[in-house]
Amino acid sequence: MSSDTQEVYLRTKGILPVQKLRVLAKAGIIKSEEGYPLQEDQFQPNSIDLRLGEKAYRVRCSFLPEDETVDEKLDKLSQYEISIRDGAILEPNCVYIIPLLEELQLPSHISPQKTLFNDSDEGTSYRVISGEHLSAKANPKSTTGRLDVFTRVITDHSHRFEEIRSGYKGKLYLEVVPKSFPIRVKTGHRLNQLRLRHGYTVLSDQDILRTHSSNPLLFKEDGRAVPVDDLKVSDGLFLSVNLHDQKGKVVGYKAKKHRNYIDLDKINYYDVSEFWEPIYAQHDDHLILEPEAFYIFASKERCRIPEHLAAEMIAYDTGSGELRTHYAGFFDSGFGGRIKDQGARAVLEVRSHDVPFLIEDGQTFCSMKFEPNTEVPETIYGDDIKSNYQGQELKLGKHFKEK
Ligand SMILES: Nc1ccn([C@H]2C[C@H](O)[C@@H](COP(=O)(O)OP(=O)(O)OP(=O)(O)O)O2)c(=O)n1
Repeated sequence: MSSDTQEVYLRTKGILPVQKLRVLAKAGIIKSEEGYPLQEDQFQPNSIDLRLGEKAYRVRCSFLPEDETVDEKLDKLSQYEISIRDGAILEPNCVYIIPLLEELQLPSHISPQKTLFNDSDEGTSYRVISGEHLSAKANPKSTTGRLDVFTRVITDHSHRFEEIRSGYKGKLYLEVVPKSFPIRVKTGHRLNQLRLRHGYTVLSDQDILRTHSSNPLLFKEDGRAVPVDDLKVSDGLFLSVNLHDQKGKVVGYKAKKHRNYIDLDKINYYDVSEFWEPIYAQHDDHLILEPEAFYIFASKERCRIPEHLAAEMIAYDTGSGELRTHYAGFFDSGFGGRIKDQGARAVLEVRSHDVPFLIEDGQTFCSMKFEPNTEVPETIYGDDIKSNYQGQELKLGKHFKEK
C-alpha cells in the first residue's frame, strides 16, 4: 500500500463523531456540489449541517418517490421553480422541494470487515474499513423547528422520509413547508442536519437507567439529578412539559398567524411580540391548546447528553394523533454541559390537531432515544463550539431579539 493511503477503521456500532465525519468527507462519502465546498462550520459534534441548493420547486403535494427518482416525481408534480440564489420567500403551507448542496456516496451492502471505500482527496487515498453498514438519518435543526418550518429529507427510490439506506448514492432533497410564518431562504442556508450511523444500536431502557446512575441525564428544577426510580423509561426516556412558574411568568409562546416574513439571515433581529403571543403561568398549571395553532414550551426536566452519547427526541404519539410534539430532534453530545451544569431544558414544539386539547404541567410530551457515538467527538456542544442553545430555559429561535 502506498504511504499516502490513510486507513480509517470504524469498529464499534453507533453514530459517527465529527472527526470521522471529516474523514468521510475527505474520502468522498459526503460530497458537495461543485463550487460549494463543504465548510468547516457545517461539522457539529455528531452531525453535519446540510445546505440549501440554488432552486426551490413548488410542488402540488408532498410525496415519497418509492420506485422513482425525486427528479422524475418533480417532473410530474412541480408547478413552478424559483431561484433562491439571491434569496426568495417561501409562503406558509406551500410545499417546496429544494435540492441540497450535499450528496452521499454511501458504500454498498457488502460483507463486514471489507474495505468499503477507497477514494482520494488531494493525493491522499482513504481506505475506510468497517464492520457494519453505513446509513444516515436527517432531522430539522433546532432553529428550524422553533420557527415552525416543517422539513424532511427525501432521496431517490425511498419509501421513508429522513432515513437514507446504506448504499445510497445520490442527491438529497429537502421538503420545506413553512407553517406559521413566511420565510426568506437563500442558497447555503442550513435548515437541517444529517447523522451517519455505523450499524444501528440504541441504548435499552436498562442501559439508560444504568447510565443515569453514574452520569445523570435528567435533572429536576432544583438542580438535583432525577432519582433513578422516578425516571420514566419505555423504549426511551420520557420528558414532560413545564407549565408551572410564578404567576405572570412566561411558560410558552403561541405563534401569531399572518405575520411579516422572517429572513433567516437576520439573527437576534425580530421583536418577539410581533410574532408570538406569550403564555403566562396560571395558578392551575393547565392550558387548552387551540386546534392547529403552534406552541413552544420547555421541558420540565433539564437534560444533559454525556459526551459518549448522541440523542434524538422522538415525537410523542398520543395514540390517535391529536397532539404532535417536536419537529427538531437531534441533541448533540455535550448539550446541557457537565454534571455540575445540571442540564438544560429541551424545547418542545407542539401542535394540536382537530380538537382543542388540554395539557397539564408535568404531562408526558416526548421521549429521548440514545445512541452511542462510535468514539467521543473531538468537539462537543457548548464550550468548544459556537452554540446558541446551551444552558437554555424557555427559548425561541435565534432570529428573535433577546430581552
Ligand atoms: N427540540 C429541540 C431540539 C434540539 N434542542 C437543543 C439540543 C441541540 O443540541 C441544540 C442545538 O440543536 P441544533 O444543532 O439543531 O440547532 P441550531 O444549529 O439551530 O443551533 P446551534 O446554532 O446552537 O447549533 O438544541 C432543543 O433544545 N430542543
